[in-house]
Amino acid sequence: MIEAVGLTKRYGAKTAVYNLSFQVRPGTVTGFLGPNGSGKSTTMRMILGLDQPTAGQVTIGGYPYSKLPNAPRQVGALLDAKAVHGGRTARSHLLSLAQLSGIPARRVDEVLGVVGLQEVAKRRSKGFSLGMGQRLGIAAALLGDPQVLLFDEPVNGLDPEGILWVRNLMKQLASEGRTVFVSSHLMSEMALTAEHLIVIGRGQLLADMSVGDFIAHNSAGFARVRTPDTEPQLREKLGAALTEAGGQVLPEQDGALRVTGLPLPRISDLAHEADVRLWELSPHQASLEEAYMRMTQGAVDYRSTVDQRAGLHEPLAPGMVPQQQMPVAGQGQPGWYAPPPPQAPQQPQQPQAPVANPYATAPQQPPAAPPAAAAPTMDKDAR
Ligand SMILES: Nc1ncnc2c1ncn2[C@@H]1O[C@H](COP(=O)(O)OP(=O)(O)OP(=O)(O)O)[C@@H](O)[C@H]1O
Repeated sequence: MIEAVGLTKRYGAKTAVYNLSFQVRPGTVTGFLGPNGSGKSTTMRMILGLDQPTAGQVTIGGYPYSKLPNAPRQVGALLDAKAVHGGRTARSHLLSLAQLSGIPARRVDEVLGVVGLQEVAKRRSKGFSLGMGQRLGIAAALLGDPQVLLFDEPVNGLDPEGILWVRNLMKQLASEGRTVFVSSHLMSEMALTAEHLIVIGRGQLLADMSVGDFIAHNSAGFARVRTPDTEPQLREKLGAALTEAGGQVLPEQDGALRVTGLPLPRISDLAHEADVRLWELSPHQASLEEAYMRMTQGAVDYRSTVDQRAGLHEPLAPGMVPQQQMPVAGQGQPGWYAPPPPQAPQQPQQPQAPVANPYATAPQQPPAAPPAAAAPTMDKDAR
């Protein structure tokens, strides 16, 4: 299990992660979501000991990464698939990682087979496509047959077949009882892959719940009702009856009505009473993407001057409460989305003083040695 308690990271005046507490449990795929710059990579780097927290702690099985016995055999990670020596072949890259961690050479051939790169094992990785590079990064993560796996955007650059393969691989790894923590921007993909979600915005926790709960908490169910296209007056008549009965009615682009606030049987009865025939009456739930957009709309740092979401995003349905403005790091989190406090770690590490002012400049701590099985990465600023 991965456990973060009060995790905070500042880069000079910039607070990248603030007071983040969550647990990632074994046996399920946990998705890690957040807009660009929300602190996902920073959090993953702290989990792997590549960055030191300014405050708080994060442990794997009760230990910080740097104190984890035989870490490369316990934890595997894909952080940046491009961080590979391009002059080396796929096999020699993996072989060098294996040798550093005392992993037998035969495991290299095994993982090359698992990720489907056996045919190109002797080719230099600088000629690899984006998808091949991702597969090589995933092979490196699997090398030590670890119980804990972290993947930062693993489907980046993969074609549909590759995406399906990654999805099945993640699920397979979780079904073997491993802890699988995976970040992605592809909501539709996350909905199919993850069972549990941790969502952050501007470095703070927004949600820690199952995918189903996340959608239910951040979207309202609605009914779609369609009357015969040939008789527009029936649509008007039904709309009036539903509104009078307390429903909220919005027209949809295809001529249907989106109704909230009334259960389906009641809508059916009202239509019957109004003598209106129905061509459609169906229940709907917002997608993960819709729920995510709704939750994070106040936490987006980077947005086009021509905000594309204005076109993509439907207006807030009547009766729905608008998302509160995202808090600023260090100025408290509204209680409605606060997760239950995490349990005390099995082996508490040296507690660090809480950060009084997250915007105060703190001295940069020296980075810890990178994990051998994880693809080596550089600070984003250095890329
Ligand atoms: N080494 C660094 N020095 C200074 N600021 C940094 C450094 N690394 C990250 N940051 C800043 O911290 C914030 C969080 O960055 P991070 O890369 O963790 O976000 P992210 O959620 O992974 O973003 P993306 O989805 O775009 O990859 C950003 O504002 C980023 O500019």
